[in-house]
Amino acid sequence: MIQFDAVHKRFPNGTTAVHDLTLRMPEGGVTVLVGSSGCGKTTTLRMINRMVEPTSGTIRVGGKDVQQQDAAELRRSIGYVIQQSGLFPHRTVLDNIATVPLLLGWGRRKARTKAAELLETVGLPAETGRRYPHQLSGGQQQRVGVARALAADPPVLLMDEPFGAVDPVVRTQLQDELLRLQKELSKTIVFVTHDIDEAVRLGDRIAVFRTGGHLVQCAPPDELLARPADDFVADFLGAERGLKLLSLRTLADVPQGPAPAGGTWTLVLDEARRPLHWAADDTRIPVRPLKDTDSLLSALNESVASPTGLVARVDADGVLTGVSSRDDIHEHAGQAHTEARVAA
Ligand SMILES: Nc1ncnc2c1ncn2[C@@H]1O[C@H](COP(=O)(O)OP(=O)(O)OP(=O)(O)O)[C@@H](O)[C@H]1O
Repeated sequence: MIQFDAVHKRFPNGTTAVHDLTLRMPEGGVTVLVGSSGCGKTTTLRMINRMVEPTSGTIRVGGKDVQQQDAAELRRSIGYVIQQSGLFPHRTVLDNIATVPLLLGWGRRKARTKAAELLETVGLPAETGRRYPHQLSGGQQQRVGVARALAADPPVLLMDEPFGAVDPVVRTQLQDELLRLQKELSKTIVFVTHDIDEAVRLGDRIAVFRTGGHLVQCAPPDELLARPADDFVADFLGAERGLKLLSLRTLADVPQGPAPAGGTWTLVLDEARRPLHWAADDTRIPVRPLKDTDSLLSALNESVASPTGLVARVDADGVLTGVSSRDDIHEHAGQAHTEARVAA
């Protein structure tokens, strides 16, 4: 666990970047710090590994006061990923990843073996290890940045807008990768972002800051979306707050029935009973079948785009299991909000 107690940071020029921050970041979970530009997210993050020193207050990592530890040693025991990957341009990818293990005295061979393993872990082909950072795409560089941060297997990972500079498609892929990795590794992650959708997707807890370094609310995404503490948080979450909560719920519990027969529209299947499209006379409308693990938001989206209001449901092999109605999906969407409000 990372624990901030009454932490204050005032820079020599008089700017208060963090104001009286008391916050718990649970072990093995992802805590996302969000808020508009200049609200103190990066300063908060950098106080954890002592790249910035607090003016007052205490920060403990795993129960130990960071001020009582050697700063360089502390930094080597905490993974750190930044937006522009921060890779050394004149070192190969493999040597970049091996940086901290080498500093820790692992020896070249062991450090490089670990680096090669990590390349695979972050989804990069082995040959990229011999390249230099400028020979990789932005998304690949970020993957290397994550591999480098993981190299010494630190229990804590600090990530400062790590996916901020890549396009939306690559960004989603990197988020998926991080979620996959986190399932295996259960690191204590502190993740800074401007993007509330990224926060909702990745965070076990989301801490919302406002200018002046004030923490306004820290809660699991469900609770934040269902019960924002005040208008500032509600505004920050945006007009689509209601829909965002649905992105956290799956379709699994929505009832399904048989596909309709004999109406204007027919759900056309292939020979393996996989849905192809809706058809009426000469018109064909694409169908995007959903699995139980897909979100209620995808279901709502599909149900309004479907000419029948019905959503085709499939199993893991893409074979039709039934259809769900727009009304049932809508009802579950409303229930999701009611439950989140009650649970909060
Ligand atoms: N070294 C410094 N000296 C003086 N002021 C600083 C310093 N570093 C940050 N600040 C100020 O402290 C405040 C918080 O900055 P910080 O970088 O923590 O914000 P942030 O929320 O991470 O912003 P962004 O999202 O734009 O990166 C800002 O007003 C910033 O200008």
